[in-house]
Amino acid sequence: MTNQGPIPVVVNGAAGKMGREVIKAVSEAPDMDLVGAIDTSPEHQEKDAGELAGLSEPLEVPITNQMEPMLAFASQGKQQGVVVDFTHPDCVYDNVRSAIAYGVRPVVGTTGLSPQKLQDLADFADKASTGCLIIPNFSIGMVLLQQAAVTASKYFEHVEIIELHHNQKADAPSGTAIKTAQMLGELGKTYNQAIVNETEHIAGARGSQADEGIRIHSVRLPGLIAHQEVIFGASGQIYTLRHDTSDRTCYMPGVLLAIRKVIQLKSLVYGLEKIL
Ligand SMILES: NC(=O)C1=CN([C@@H]2O[C@H](COP(=O)(O)OP(=O)(O)OC[C@H]3O[C@@H](n4cnc5c(N)ncnc54)[C@H](OP(=O)(O)O)[C@@H]3O)[C@@H](O)[C@H]2O)C=CC1
Ligand SMILES: O=C(O)C1=N[C@H](C(=O)O)C[C@H](O)C1
Repeated sequence: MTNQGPIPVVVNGAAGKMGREVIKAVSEAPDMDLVGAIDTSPEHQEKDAGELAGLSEPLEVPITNQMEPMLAFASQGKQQGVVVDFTHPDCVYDNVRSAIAYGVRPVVGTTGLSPQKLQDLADFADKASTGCLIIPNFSIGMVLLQQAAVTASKYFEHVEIIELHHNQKADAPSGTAIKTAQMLGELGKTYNQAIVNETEHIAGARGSQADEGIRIHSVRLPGLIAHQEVIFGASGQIYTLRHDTSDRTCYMPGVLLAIRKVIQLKSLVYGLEKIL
């Protein structure tokens, strides 16, 4: 590929917990240029994205709630523009549609897209021949946990997932837990065949049940960031896989990789493991 200069990057959800980390990471990447910072939060309008992210120098990129002009700007350079989305489950579908319509490549960390909406976006990206990455979890540790879980699923018939997050999280279960259950389901197995008639005396006590028969339990508490356990059980043994995040910087190598990869794609790809 010829060198067409730095990749123009717009961050949507720029004032949020993840958006601020992405601003820092992109501004330090030599092959990327932060060209826009979108956020609807009224108290942050016009603030400098760099200062908001805790950088010592301003980046001269003001926070704006005007998405369409930003997408138009990011689509005009010689190099393809990328928009990184860490916003909210309620707006992510429309955000991705708009980006693709402008020819700007979405890298999406926002969770909460239903399987139907994911499929719609895949069809839309296909028709436009536009790369789009939807990544429920950007940390390498989670990819390794999921791979270990898929290996274990060949040998175990019983498994449940516990995901634990900070209590500002809008969606449950987490996008990561849903993806993990889907990956375990790809062997075509039905897990957790009941051996007794169970009664829930308090609704939800046994968690939610994903299609694959896997129970997902969601914990929300201040003090947590993002954690997941996949617990396999068989006669006389328990096999537990656990991933803990202690800082949101753990997602940044994955985000930067996704920005570099998405401009080479012509369709939608779901999951970090597919681009490693
Ligand atoms: N894939 C991954 O690896 C990870 C994914 N996530 C996901 O990313 C998403 C964001 O997480 P997080 O940063 O913690 O959330 P935050 O609430 O901290 O940040 C979201 C930001 O987006 C803003 N926002 C809301 N709606 C819009 C909109 N329509 N357009 C532009 N900005 C908007 C919010 O403003 P306001 O506060 O005013 O609503 C807020 O500033 C969640 O879905 C979360 O699950 C999180 C971590 C890792
Ligand atoms: O909201 C979060 O914080 C996170 N959300 C993602 C999810 O729903 O899986 C990824 C990670 O767990 C952090």
